[in-house]
Amino acid sequence: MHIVADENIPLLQAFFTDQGRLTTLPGRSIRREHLLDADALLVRSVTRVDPALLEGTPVQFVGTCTIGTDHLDLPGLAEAGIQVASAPGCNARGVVEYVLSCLLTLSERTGLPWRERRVGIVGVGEVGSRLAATLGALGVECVLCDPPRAARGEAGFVDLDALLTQVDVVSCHVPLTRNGPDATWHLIDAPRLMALQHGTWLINSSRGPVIDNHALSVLLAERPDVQVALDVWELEPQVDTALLKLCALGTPHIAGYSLDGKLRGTELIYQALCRHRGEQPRLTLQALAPEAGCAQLQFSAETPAQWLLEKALRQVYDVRDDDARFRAVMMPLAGQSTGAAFDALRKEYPLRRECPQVRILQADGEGQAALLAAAGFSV
Ligand SMILES: NC(=O)C1=CN([C@@H]2O[C@H](COP(=O)(O)OP(=O)(O)OC[C@H]3O[C@@H](n4cnc5c(N)ncnc54)[C@H](O)[C@@H]3O)[C@@H](O)[C@H]2O)C=CC1
Ligand SMILES: O=C(O)C(=O)[C@H](O)COP(=O)(O)O
Repeated sequence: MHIVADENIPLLQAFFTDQGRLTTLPGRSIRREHLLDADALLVRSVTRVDPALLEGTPVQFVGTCTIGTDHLDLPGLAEAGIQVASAPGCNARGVVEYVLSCLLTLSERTGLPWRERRVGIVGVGEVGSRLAATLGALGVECVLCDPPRAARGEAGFVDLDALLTQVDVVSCHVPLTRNGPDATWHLIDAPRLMALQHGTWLINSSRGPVIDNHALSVLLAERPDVQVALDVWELEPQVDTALLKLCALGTPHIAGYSLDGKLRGTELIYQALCRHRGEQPRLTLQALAPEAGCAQLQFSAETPAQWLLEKALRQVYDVRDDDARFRAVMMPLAGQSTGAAFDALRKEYPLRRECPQVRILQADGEGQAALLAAAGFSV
């Protein structure tokens, strides 16, 4: 078997060399001529895969080690008889930690306690439901919007326009879709941006075009009260640096970039390829993943639980570091292409582990262990 894969998929060799010959390429450079004798194609989000890419090749299996599938022409690939697999939920925990870090940072900057903000979650699937569960466990009130789930008869959802009038924070977790009654392209458009409450925090870690970026620039020029955190950009890897300047936080599509999330993505696609070949998966991530460390936090039984929680969350992931690195690289490129620099920031992303992988030693003060556990730490 010949497997062509994006070179940015971690543990490629460990998981796939036993399956056959492996060719690795930069994801944006994968072309039809690379696939002329390939049986399987493994990608991440930057490779557009459609029947034209695979035409006249023996590729029968396409796996994306990501949650999102908007870079795949799913109907076209199904019609061409190609088996497609994605990695649902693989990096959802990383995105939750990104949102928590945004909340902490915006709270610090505005002086408004983040646990007292009412959070609107738009899209309540793998990411949105984990975010709602974590925030709920931390005592944060959430309002949920998910019309496809509501249409299936599930209770507990409001429509988007109602949500915008009820919340202090809007966090988007929808897939990017262009057709159908629930299409999410420009879901947050100019009228909805205008409808945001005074002082709203708007966080987008789904896909760039879910928010009309031009309308967002117009809004932010007039409404400095609105605090925006963008991890994803409408014309990615091109970044509108004028918009970045107006954002409270900006990052290069790394919300889900925990090592654990990426490795789970690789494992899920390894398992899917084994199933495609009628084989039993032999390898497990547990055996292959590097050891995670213990957070070394100095504190006593008298340390306030909230202070400890914020310190622990910051130690695991601090969006301020990613924001600073992103601005330092992007702002000097105003008016020029940002594509290569955007991709380089992502390729060279620092090691990041998730809360559940990081054990907090000694948490025995009043309420400390309970609050840390609610956020997802092992104590
Ligand atoms: N920035 C990053 O690093 C990452 C971004 N993502 C993005 O986040 C998206 C969501 O991820 P998951 O929660 O895992 O996906 P999911 O498919 O599990 O959940 C998406 C939810 O959105 C709902 N939905 C669809 N259309 C909607 C609409 N118009 N309004 C409100 N809700 C709607 C669906 O019913 C579903 O419950 C992915 O599709 C991907 O594009 C995912 C992982 C990392
Ligand atoms: O899983 C998803 O969906 C994501 O957005 C990933 O974080 C995208 O990562 P890359 O595939 O662009 O490395």
